[in-house]
Amino acid sequence: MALVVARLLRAPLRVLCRSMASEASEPSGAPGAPPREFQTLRLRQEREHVLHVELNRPSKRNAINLLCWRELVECFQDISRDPSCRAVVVSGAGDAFTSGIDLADLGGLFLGIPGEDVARRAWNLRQKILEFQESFSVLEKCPKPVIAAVHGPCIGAGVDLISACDIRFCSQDASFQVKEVDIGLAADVGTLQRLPKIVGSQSLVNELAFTARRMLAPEALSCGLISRVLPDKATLLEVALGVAVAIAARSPVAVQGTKINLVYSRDRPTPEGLQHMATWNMAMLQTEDILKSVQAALEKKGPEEVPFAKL
Ligand SMILES: CCC/C=C/C=C/C(=O)SCCNC(=O)CCNC(=O)[C@H](O)C(C)(C)COP(=O)(O)OP(=O)(O)OC[C@H]1O[C@@H](n2cnc3c(N)ncnc32)[C@H](O)[C@@H]1OP(=O)(O)O
Repeated sequence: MALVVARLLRAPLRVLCRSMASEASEPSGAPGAPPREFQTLRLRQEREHVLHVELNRPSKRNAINLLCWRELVECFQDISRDPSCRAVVVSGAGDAFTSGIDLADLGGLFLGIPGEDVARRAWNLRQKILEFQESFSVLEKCPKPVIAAVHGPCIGAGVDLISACDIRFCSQDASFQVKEVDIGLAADVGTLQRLPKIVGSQSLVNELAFTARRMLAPEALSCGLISRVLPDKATLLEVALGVAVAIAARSPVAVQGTKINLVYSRDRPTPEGLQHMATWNMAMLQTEDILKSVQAALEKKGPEEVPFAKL
């Protein structure tokens, strides 16, 4: 069988070998190249093709202030467009992942809405809420897989944020709180929409959202919010970056197509997802990444030995 595949692939592979040789010498997101700077986020390229985005207001337990809501959008739009980035880890600086929305901003948020009358103020407030939603939806829209590495408290908007990530790991000391009811709000930036699909128990989601009960790491693991619990923050980041490296080593056409279709199919009936998949792959199955990957497999090489072109 291997011989047949090898024969079938021989002709295009000759062409491929030439293009692989030329790509191998291309510059590729070298570790150490300075990523863009933000005030509330710290970006580091700690591994090849992997960006580490750190919520960076440790003295305020990484409370998400107005600037941070905006910077998250800019940051992940940049990442979506950056062909040298193939996977992202999101974590929090200091003692907490995040304490949620910056409470100091709350008053201004809802009181200062312009408009001549209630309808116009409501209209403008709706626009604002949509903008807040985008700060986390942008992580889901980003075709590069995003891994949340949660340590310490992850409160309110923090749960909205991690619900929009593709993979969630935490350390033993992590806790999770859908805290919005405690400040008089129905959570409106993604938790109520995404968490039930992640956790699978509507009863548990309802309980957490109605009571703001603090859920600890073991329960978060057992209910499926988290897929791995690590002993401490250092190990958590090491493991999260390791998984990001494993993702980044694989064909970006395959990985990003997988994310886009997983997200698409999650919210739609299976036949619709399958239609989308067929339309997607009628172009993407023509990628040279398949030939490169098959050749590597036949040569018993891992994907990390294949120089995939940037995407
Ligand atoms: C349309 C938008 C919709 C979005 C809605 C989102 C809603 C939410 O996010 S609801 C959740 C709101 N967050 C909270 O209620 C958490 C409040 N904070 C805490 O419970 C504790 O601070 C925490 C358990 C996170 C950490 O406790 P610790 O003892 O370690 O630290 P503290 O001494 O309490 O805090 C240190 C300094 O950080 C400031 N701070 C903490 N959280 C916030 C916050 N969310 N917003 C603003 N500032 C925060 C705290 O005031 C301290 O500051 P300072 O006194 O200047 O040292």
